[in-house]
Amino acid sequence: MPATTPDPAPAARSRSSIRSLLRLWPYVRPIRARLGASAVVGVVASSMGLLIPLVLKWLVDGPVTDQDPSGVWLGGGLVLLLGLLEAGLFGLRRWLVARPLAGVEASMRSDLYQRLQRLPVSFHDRWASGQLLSRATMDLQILRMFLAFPLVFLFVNATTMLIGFGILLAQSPLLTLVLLGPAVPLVVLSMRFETRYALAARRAQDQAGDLATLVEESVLGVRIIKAFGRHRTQSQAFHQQARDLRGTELHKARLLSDLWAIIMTLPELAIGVALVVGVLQVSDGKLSTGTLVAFLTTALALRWPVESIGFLLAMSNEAATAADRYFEPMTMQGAEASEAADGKDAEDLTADLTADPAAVRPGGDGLRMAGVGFRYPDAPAGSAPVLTGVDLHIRSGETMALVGATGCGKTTLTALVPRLHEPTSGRITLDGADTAAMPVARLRELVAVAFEEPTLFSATVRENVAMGAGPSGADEAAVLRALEIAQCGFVHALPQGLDTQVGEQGLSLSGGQRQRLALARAVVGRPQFLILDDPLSALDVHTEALVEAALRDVLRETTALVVAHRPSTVALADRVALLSQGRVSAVGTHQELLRDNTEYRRLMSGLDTAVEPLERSDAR
Ligand SMILES: Nc1ncnc2c1ncn2[C@@H]1O[C@H](COP(=O)(O)OP(=O)(O)OP(=O)(O)O)[C@@H](O)[C@H]1O
Repeated sequence: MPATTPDPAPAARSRSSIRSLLRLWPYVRPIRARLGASAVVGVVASSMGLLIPLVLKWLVDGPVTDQDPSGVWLGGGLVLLLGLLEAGLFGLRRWLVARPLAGVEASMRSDLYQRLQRLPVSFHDRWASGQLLSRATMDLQILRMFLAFPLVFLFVNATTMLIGFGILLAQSPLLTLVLLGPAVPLVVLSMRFETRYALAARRAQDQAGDLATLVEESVLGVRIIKAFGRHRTQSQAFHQQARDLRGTELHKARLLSDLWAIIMTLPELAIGVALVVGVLQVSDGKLSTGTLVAFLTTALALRWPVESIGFLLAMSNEAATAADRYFEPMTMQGAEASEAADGKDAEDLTADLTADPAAVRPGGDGLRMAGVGFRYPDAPAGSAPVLTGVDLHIRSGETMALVGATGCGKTTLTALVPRLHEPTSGRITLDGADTAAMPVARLRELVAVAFEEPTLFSATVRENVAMGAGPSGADEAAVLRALEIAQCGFVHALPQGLDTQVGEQGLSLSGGQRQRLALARAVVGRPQFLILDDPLSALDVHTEALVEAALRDVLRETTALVVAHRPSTVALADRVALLSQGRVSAVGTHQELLRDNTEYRRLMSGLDTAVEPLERSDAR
């Protein structure tokens, strides 16, 4: 299970909000015309609102003072028309951006999904799945909201304020100065708020990701939790994390409410002072009543653009954090991203096959490892590498069993062949072609894998098995043959046979049944190279013997590396390699090693007696 949350602090502080948001440009570019149009429409709409005070001024100083009813009706009609225009234009603005923004969100989500598929296993080992889930859902929603509102409204409101203050200045420079009084403290305050809110926003989004991970683990591991009576501890952990998140959200709310209170109070005070000064000026005859009415109505109309700055800044900050979080997995640098860099879509495969200079030569050299070393990127500093200089040659068509003490690196070694992990040193070649030089899609077509812990997807039995045949797919005959080899006769008795849904959302299968389906998936494409990581561990003796008998035919056609824990699996192999202290310490037939190698003899006898009784448990 993926474990850790990446440390947010460096990313949060190393980038300004604007720089973070500018990273969205490639996605915004295609809809820039629409966004621009919506901003222009927004400015026109809010300008309509600013025209209303001017009509009021004309109304008060003209028809009202002159007691002209038709003029009053005309003025009222004009105000109504301007109001309707303003509302209609704001509606048009929404319409202009709603669909394109949904498209931006969809394409960002799709890019993230593609990226996650291509990032190597070492990345997924280190990243908690809830963190990735929250980036693909919550963060993308925040970004869409930002593009829909703050991005446009920061511009619209700033422009409205400029126009509005221009109008105010034209009415009365003195009163405008009074109104502008709080501007400087407001700007200073907003800047301080930005820094503190950015940190809180990042913390909240990371905590939400951790919470998602905990919920996911609790759901997936519900059996273990129940079996060990851990529900109380688990729910305590949940409540603790939920409390932390709540605390951070409250902290955010407090920051926002402080800012909001000041943003609301200072302009209100300024308007109050302007009112007093204005009334004094009117009584002195220095200002007309209509001008004062217009001034105050314009100032009130500008309240919303000014007040909204608080939450628009808050939303922009959250969006900057969401952008950082989104681009973290998207721009992973270094070895971690190597698979993504040379990985190709399944659709590109045909092109790869013809273009690839390192194509495998049939009847060639088999699988060769030379000086292969590997160290997990997250291994503790100073610890020994898992593998150091593995030399192994599996001849073409040969089956090699890989045996070694538990934790010696067998699974790790098998994962290097399809490049689920990249070797840190040495070379692996398939029929003479270096796997490091091969496009990943090509490599994965040549090499099929079945792991000890079989994963089935929420799909039908047929789809789960056919998945192993790569992009070319598998016909019905191939699927049936694979099911037969893996002794999956039980699928025909399922409610809808091969069309029965299995996996997380489907019918529950026993461990042994799932393992056999995973084996069928590995052999369905008749791969040139087959990697089996203890694929029969969950089978009962009888079924294991049947699978082995059928598997022998498959193994004759392919070059195979089979991780084996017990003699019955070793018996499938032509030769056995013993992995010990990070390297292959002996290679030979089962008999030869039994005779000549003490460690092998000990392993085989130990496993035979200690492990076998536990493993004979095909549940259903
Ligand atoms: N993602 C990882 N990050 C760091 N270390 C790891 C990781 N996965 C495995 N290891 C370590 O690498 C070593 C080899 O593990 P590996 O699973 O390859 O052993 P194994 O021989 O297959 O064991 P077993 O026979 O029990 O299946 C172990 O010490 C393990 O703790």
